[in-house]
Amino acid sequence: MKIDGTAYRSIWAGADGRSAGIIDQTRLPHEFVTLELSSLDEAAVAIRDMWVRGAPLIGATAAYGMAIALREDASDSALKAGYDTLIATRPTAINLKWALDAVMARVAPLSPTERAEAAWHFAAEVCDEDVAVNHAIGSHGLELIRALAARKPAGEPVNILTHCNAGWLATVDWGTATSPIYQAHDAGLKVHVYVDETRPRNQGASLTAWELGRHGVPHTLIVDNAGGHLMQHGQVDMVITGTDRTTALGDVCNKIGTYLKALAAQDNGVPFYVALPSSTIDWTVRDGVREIPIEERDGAEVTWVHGRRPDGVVDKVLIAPPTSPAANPAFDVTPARLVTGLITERGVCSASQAGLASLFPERAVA
Ligand SMILES: CSC[C@@H](O)[C@@H](O)C(=O)COP(=O)(O)O
Repeated sequence: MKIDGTAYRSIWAGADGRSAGIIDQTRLPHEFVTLELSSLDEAAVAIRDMWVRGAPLIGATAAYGMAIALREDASDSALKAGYDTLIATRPTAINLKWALDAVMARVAPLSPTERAEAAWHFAAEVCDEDVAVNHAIGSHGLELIRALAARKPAGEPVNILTHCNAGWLATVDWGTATSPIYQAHDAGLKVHVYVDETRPRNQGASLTAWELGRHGVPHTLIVDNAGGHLMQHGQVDMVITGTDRTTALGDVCNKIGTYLKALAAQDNGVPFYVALPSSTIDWTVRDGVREIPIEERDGAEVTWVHGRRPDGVVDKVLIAPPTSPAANPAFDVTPARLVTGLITERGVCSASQAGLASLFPERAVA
């Protein structure tokens, strides 16, 4: 997507053929800073410390991390070490494992002299495919928005609520939840987005609001607790979120707080859609609540808040008694029964084993 007229992806190959460029997402929305990843350790830190984040982008960064590592050493032991280092960075988004397994499948059978070049090209393929897949998700989701727009009084926007950042910054481009929104906006449909701030790291406030604003999409930032109230008063026509891992039976794991939005949506008859590339489906998991590992992050993310002071300095402040402990589960699981539909690159299906099997018969579980 464009930033001040310049087209960007969230990750790109370095001109030297042995590094990758990223946007440091910890600095947004206050500063736009790009960084170069030129070692395995830098790629691992970028994922772990959330310079890059969002399930598809985590996968793409891991693919580049492997390619960068293999430029240094393409032996069997280096291949394993690269995999082990990157897989340990974040536990919940399955795209990380998906990308690492795909790199392994592509390069492990090759001789060490061929591996680095093959991994480099493969990382670029992963990125290009992500862009194409997200564009396809947007085309299918656009039709859902178009149908809602047809039922709105003339001149009124379709109001869409989203949680966290499943935007282009969370993928290589377009985003998952935002792709239908960008495509609807670009097609001239009136859309308006309610953006959950998404405590504790505020990905909605700092990333989603920023990227929607840069693209000119009308939006309003709300506190996480406002969604239910807005739904009760008919101010939300649909919810679209992303996901970090979707089970073979359609349970959806996403940023903490998504489950509460799904409950409120069901109570108010608001359609609740989840947009995802098929690389986010974990075909080995059936019961999301019991089986998906939920990342537990530092309590300091809850007790300290980052922001820009009136004097322009970006700073952090403590908002709780210094002695109060804080718990910080980063994701939750929305059971399939609360999900109206899954928007994938192959179309929209019900959040169920049968729904997923109808679109992905080659992967369907028995
Ligand atoms: C298209 S991204 C989908 C999810 O990865 C997104 O909604 C999300 O929860 C991101 O969490 P984060 O902790 O910022 O990596």
